[in-house]
Amino acid sequence: MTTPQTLFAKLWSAHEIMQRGDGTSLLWVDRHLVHEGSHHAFANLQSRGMKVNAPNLTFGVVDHYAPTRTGDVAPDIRRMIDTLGYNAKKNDIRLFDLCDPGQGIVHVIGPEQGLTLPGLLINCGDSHTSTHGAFGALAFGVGATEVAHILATQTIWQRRPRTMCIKVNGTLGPAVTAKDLALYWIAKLGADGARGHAIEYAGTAIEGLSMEGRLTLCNLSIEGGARLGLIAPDQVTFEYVKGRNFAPTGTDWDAALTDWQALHSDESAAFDREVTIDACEIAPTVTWGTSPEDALPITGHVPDPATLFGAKREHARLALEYMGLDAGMPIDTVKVDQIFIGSCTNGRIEDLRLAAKVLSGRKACIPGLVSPGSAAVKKQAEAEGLAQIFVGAGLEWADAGCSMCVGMNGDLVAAGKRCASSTNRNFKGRQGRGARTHLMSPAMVAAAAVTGHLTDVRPLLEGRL
Ligand SMILES: CC(C)[C@H](C(=O)O)[C@@H](O)C(=O)O
Ligand code: SF4
Repeated sequence: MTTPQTLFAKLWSAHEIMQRGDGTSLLWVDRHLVHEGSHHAFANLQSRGMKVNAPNLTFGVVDHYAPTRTGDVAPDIRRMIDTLGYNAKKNDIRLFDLCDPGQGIVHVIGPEQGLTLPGLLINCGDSHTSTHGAFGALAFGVGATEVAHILATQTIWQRRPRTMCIKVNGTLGPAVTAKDLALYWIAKLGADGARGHAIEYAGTAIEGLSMEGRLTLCNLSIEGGARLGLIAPDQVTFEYVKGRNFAPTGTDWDAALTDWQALHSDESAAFDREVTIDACEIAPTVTWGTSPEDALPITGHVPDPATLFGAKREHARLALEYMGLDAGMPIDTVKVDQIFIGSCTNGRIEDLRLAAKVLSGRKACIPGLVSPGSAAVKKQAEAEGLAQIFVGAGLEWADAGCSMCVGMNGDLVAAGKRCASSTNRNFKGRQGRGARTHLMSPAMVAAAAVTGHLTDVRPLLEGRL
């Protein structure tokens, strides 16, 4: 009898070309996604007189520096965009440029275009590449040197991560989303709680998630220290993929489907670690500090550093100082200056639908920016009347890109200002020097927009779900 295998093990061995004595393996890369940050790698290649090895498996997209509100950007930002254009052209790479209807954040357009498929190994020089694991793909971020290696060889050397299963039983409560689930487990296990592991998410609560929710969850895997996140593909996955631009068709589709149906962990396959969570324990969650692990239910209180020990105490003290919060205050009394809805974490159509449900017929009492994750999401949101709801509420409706998630395009939060944000990182200065970020679901961001402070969205959504 063969040993039961995890999904991760199946994907790893399907891509392993050889092993080196030091425990690393050479893996075949099925899709290489590149954004503006790839310029060092292209320069490296050019200095060696090399060209991209597999241009048909390499896809470029303008996202981090994409102008999302002004129509144009400063010359140094423009140069980053133009450099990617130059490198893509020179190497015959398909580029989703600013004016392309397929443009958007790399982790939003991969799935949207059908470039992200079950069973593939997907790399990008970006930590949130874990997002694509939602399809049962082996997807992980790589550094600049590795980007150059992949461009040159279409392969990558990797140390095999350990495996971990996060099993989520039950069902999430009303207005409790994949974002809340992710912040919940990261708060529970810590920002390095899954370090060195490949996580597989399983259980009824995961099966109940839409593709959008699964993408949000896998996106945040990295914030819990994991190398990657994975969800076994199922009917929800297959239905999402079918008919997408780059998805297989005809008999190729039938063959792919047969392969994909085998992509799950065998019953009784052993993981190095297993964690079980009960979905009904999870409330809408927000962060109070400067790490995604600094998260608590909206009904909770900001921790008092005096009740913590060692490094945790010092971290909390500094975080509260930076965030301008008092120990012990109820988190829902924290006043917010502005909001941001968007990013590869929560900039998809379903995210916008939920935020619009909260905002419909209401006004935002603070300013805010809504940036759809892709041009296609933008178009769809406008067709569905969601954009009109955002604008009607007094928010700014922007173009697609990373935007205020990281502010590389100039969309920044001013020093000392507090932003309720649907993004994935609340590090010091993440949205701008001195800016204060609170992470939460898009529904919770919308609730903060309506009241001007961190707010439990559940009463606002009553009768609207
Ligand atoms: C700029 C980029 C390389 C970076 C990443 O690796 O994730 C960014 O996308 C982020 O979210 O911080
Ligand atoms: S949206 Fe934010 S987290 Fe996602 S790739 Fe862009 S900068 Fe990184």
